[in-house]
Amino acid sequence: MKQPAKILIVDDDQDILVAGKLLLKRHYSQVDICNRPEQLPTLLADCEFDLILLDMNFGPGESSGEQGFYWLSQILKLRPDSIVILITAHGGIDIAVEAIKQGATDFIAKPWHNEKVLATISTALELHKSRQETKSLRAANQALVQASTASAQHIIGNSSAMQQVHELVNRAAPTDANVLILGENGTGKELIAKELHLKSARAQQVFLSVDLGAITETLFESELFGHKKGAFTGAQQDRVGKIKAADGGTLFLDEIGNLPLHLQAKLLTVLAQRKVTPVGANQEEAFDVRIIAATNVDKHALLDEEKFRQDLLFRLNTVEITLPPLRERKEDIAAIAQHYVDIYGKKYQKSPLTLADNAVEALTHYHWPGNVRALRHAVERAVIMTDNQALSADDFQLKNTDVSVSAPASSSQVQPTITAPENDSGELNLEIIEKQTISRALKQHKYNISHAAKALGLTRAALYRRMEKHGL
Ligand SMILES: Nc1ncnc2c1ncn2[C@@H]1O[C@H](COP(=O)(O)OP(=O)(O)OP(=O)(O)O)[C@@H](O)[C@H]1O
Repeated sequence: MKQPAKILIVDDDQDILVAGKLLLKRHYSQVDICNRPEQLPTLLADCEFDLILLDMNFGPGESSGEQGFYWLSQILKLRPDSIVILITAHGGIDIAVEAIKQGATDFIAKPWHNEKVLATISTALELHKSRQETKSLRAANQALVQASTASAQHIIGNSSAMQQVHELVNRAAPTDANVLILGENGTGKELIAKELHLKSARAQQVFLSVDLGAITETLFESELFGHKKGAFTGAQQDRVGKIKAADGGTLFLDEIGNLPLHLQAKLLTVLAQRKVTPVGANQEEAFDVRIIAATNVDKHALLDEEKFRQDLLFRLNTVEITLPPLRERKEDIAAIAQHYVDIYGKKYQKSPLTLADNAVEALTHYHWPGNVRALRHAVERAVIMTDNQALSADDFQLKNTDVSVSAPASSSQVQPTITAPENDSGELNLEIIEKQTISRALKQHKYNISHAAKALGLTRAALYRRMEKHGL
């Protein structure tokens, strides 16, 4: 079967043109010929050739290659991505080497051997294809970077704790130092990681995140380091790992504290050497990536060398930022709640909504085990359900309760009533049972999402989706 490729042969020797066309027509879909290089600008304007075979000398007795250099430069000026293979006279190797320095891809010496010509063209076309792919990937990447910069979320809260966080972010962001962000689930670790990226010199490059809590051990290497086609069963094509995909930008390693020790060792080696070898490859690839890591595991556990490699910790925590739980920055709650009231009010097309004093009080006194994420969901639910202009405490369906979570409970703490009952009520409705089970898992694991998700046999993303669905 013929390969879809447009090839142009430029030579003043009619025999070469005819022989070349005859040979290449059998293998490629379009082969055009031209015996006068002056026609090149018109031809290039009309057609985007995948490959051009260009003679170095035009006219009898010519051997300096001067015209070849001239037309090579014209082609590259008009179409900078062109793949040009030069046709040189036997013995014109020095000229060909010089032409490659000036942008030609390869050369073929006359008289040519058909197999050699076909092999050279096939390799050059592969190169062309991968250049085109790189170009469109780069364009897609740029569009992604612009879209994510435009949709950057605001970090709300001016408590003294958050002011210290901002101070650290502003100092660390431009330095390219690795940063470790600590904090309970939902405190805004990913938000801070993105802020560090956006305030760094890498802001115009990609920000990628990988959830190490959700990744299976077998997928770890393939996800981070990439793999080659055929490296293992199911590897049907080459895959670029996240580390290489983030080249030039920032890689956010979420839930680093959940990584088993032997995978920590693999990650450390790659980060220390700044080189990665995709599974099934035999060559290392260098990368330039800023690493920001985060975990909800507390500092004491990270300092336990039986659970976490201290040399990896040392590499990750050049700068350490700790995000306080929301209950320790209660003064931020009203502002964050109002921020999401505005956002969801617009989203659900409500007339401008406010928070009544009793709502602010109830929200402020709640201990928020799910932190800002839970507050955000509570606001969204209230906005959807309310008919009021000013959201009241009732709209949040809050009631006083004692809650057994990591935070010390007090009598003024409140919890949304829709939280599932602790006991199995003999309920047979699947939706309700799902909600009860999730609720119980969350409490059992003290709102550690990774652990609760693992216990439920779900990914973290799937658990978050269900928590949102049930308003948990
Ligand atoms: N200060 C803040 N202002 C506004 N929104 C915030 C703030 N902090 C967190 N959020 C919101 O709360 C949600 C959770 O934030 P994020 O995912 O950054 O938390 P996290 O600590 O990385 O969570 P996890 O540990 O579960 O991965 C997001 O929707 C985020 O936009």
